[in-house]
Amino acid sequence: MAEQANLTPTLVIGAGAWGTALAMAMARNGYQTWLWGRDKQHRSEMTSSRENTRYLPGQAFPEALSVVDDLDTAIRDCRHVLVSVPSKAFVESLHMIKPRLGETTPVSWATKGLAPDTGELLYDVARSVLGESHPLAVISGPSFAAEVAANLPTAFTVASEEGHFAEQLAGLFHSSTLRVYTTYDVLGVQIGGTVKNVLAISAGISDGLGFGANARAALITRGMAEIRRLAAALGAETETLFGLSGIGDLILTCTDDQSRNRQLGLAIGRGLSVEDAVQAVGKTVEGMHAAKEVMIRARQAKIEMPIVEQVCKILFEGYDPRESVQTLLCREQKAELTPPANKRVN
Ligand SMILES: NC(=O)C1=CN([C@@H]2O[C@H](COP(=O)(O)OP(=O)(O)OC[C@H]3O[C@@H](n4cnc5c(N)ncnc54)[C@H](O)[C@@H]3O)[C@@H](O)[C@H]2O)C=CC1
Ligand SMILES: O=C(CO)COP(=O)(O)O
Repeated sequence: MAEQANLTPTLVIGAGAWGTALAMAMARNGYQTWLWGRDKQHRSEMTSSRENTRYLPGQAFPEALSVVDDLDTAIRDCRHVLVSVPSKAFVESLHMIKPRLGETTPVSWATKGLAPDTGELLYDVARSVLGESHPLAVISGPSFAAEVAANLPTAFTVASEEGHFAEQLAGLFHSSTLRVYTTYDVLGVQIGGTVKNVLAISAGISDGLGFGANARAALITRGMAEIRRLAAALGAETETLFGLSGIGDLILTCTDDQSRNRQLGLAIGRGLSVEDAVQAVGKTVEGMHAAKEVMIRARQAKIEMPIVEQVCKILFEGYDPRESVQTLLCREQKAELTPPANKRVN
């Protein structure tokens, strides 16, 4: 794909911050890229100003990036579709592209989250909606859109069960500032990218309450243990969780105020009601949706995820954030590592 992709465009669906930044990254590498967003007025603003002033102000579009209006023709004529919409719009986006998609056109997405209500992995959703003939891939990792748009050094992961497609897709982005790794572990990459958003809310709440750096580090570390438990129960590779899409993205979103999930937590920790905090952030907060779905998966897998559980209680059951975080940090004494039988000391 990479050899011809500079002639046959990739179509990016979703002209929010991340879709636009990814489209800019490919176009900067000289690959023809089409960007489509659902709002006609927004498309016309982007076409005339040559930037996405709503989501990434001040970042001029590279020459190879075009905003397209005719979605039918774009889906039919593109080489590959990259979906970058919030998880709540993922399934409907797949249904929208499906009837117009070439029989074997590859589809990738940069959405982080699970299917609303069912907690299904987006890879499974995409397979069941699109069928077996399309190579599929997930893009994930520690990557704030504004920094990618500004061409600051970044690394992320492309995961696909079709190794050739993973490499081709990575090749569209890879540059002197953007390092793109590939993996086959689509499960691990999706779990890391989903759960870290819920944990970023918890870190934000703790910081908003003024609980300090020790508490934040404890939440990140114990949060990582929760990600590992879920990943292991679902059959992901543990090593993936120690890579960019696991610990990498967890650190990024739990510690930097650019994270919208962390921003939501901070606002709640500082005393806003959940409703007011959502209003104050005013942007896509995937962890808010993912929290419930992650708990569905945890219960099905019969594993404990106490941090995610407390986040759910704060977000949806009116629990007091201070008490919830204190409950977490003052849980009963337990071993961090249980010794194997031959090392057991009594
Ligand atoms: N912003 C970032 O730094 C990163 C975001 N992501 C993920 O990318 C996904 C998209 O996030 P952002 O671009 O940041 O969100 P955003 O809030 O900046 O933009 C979302 C875009 O999706 C569009 N949209 C919403 N519903 C739609 C629908 N039904 N059909 C078509 N378009 C629809 C909106 O109009 C908007 O243009 C999320 O899952 C997020 O977790 C992943 C990595 C980095
Ligand atoms: O996923 C992200 C960076 O990797 C973006 O995080 P937020 O959605 O919390 O802003």
